Amino acid sequence: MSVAVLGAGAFGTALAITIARGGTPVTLWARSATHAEEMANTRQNSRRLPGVELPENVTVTAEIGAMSANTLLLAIPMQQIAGFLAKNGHRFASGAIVACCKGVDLETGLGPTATISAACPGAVSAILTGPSFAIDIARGLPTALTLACRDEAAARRLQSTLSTETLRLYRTTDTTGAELGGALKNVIAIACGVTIGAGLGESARAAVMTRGFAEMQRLARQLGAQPETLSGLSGFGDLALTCTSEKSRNFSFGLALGRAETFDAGKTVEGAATARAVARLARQNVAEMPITSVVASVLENRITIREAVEALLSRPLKEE
Ligand SMILES: NC(=O)c1ccc[n+]([C@@H]2O[C@H](COP(=O)([O-])OP(=O)(O)OC[C@H]3O[C@@H](n4cnc5c(N)ncnc54)[C@H](O)[C@@H]3O)[C@@H](O)[C@H]2O)c1
Ligand SMILES: O=P(O)(O)OC[C@H](O)CO
Repeated sequence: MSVAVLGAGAFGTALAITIARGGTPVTLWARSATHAEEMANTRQNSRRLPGVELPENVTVTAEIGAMSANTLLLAIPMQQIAGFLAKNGHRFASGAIVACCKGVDLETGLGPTATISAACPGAVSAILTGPSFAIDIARGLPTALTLACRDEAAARRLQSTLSTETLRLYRTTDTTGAELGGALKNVIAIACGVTIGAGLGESARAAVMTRGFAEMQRLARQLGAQPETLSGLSGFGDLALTCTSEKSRNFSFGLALGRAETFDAGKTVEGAATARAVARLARQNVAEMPITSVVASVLENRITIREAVEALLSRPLKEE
């Protein structure tokens, strides 16, 4: 079994480290030759995971042509996947490609596995998602994630290849549910960050999380997901983690927005593009998504945070 990770950001590096610690050799690809050389020399990714050593059986490269493995983990941000695969997808025509990202493509409205399948129709596409901070995985702290793949046999194989002593994978064939849970929770986490940042209180945050979960389930059901997937690690589990921790970039981004502070534009905040992609679906009457819609409107500077709160509080009273 060979594993390769495309993308030497925080998550890709953490996955490479934990899988390699389990004894499987891993090739880790970085798009920058300087970054790859730096990691190979210092045996750590000081840009994203400082202080965590790369095991000996992790080989770092910037040569995309050197990336051949029967299991490829694609750990680059959602909005970059279609472009990356349009350029490089021909190299990965067969085998399994596991998306390690969370979001909805702003241009196509597709999720990670459909984006992979569109570019690499001969490959098996899967997604690895759920509650985990890269640093926790890299430190070997216990973590549980969802591995979703429509092909049951491939799901079992990937589950066993990618599970480690500290990273426990649960499998499902419901890719729609798994990827919608991961994508939508980021938007709700931004809303929760705004809530705390703007001083609206922890009770309000609990309301946003709960009603946010209701709209996540509503859209997922409408798009054919299984309800139990949304209640699992990739949905409720990741929502709970991301909405309550300042280690989350989506939550911290919302926090900064609520406090009218600036936020480091170099950080990956998947929920910002996802909010806009999903708000479009909501406008097409796919499902009622009030929190996601106001997050998108705030991010597009169409309404203020005060107006967003007023819009949510003035909605007609209804049954829970
Ligand atoms: N960091 C975490 O704790 C964590 C946990 C679970 C899931 N994720 C998910 O993993 C995905 C990646 O996040 P991350 O934390 O690793 O982000 P990151 O910002 O740390 O790394 C992103 C990596 O992608 C590379 N990249 C960006 N654009 C690229 C392109 N066009 N072509 C090739 N490479 C490109 C960057 O060079 C960088 O190495 C996100 O979807 C995120 O939601 C992250
Ligand atoms: O830092 P965030 O907000 O991208 O969250 C990281 C993971 O998605 C949490 O599961």
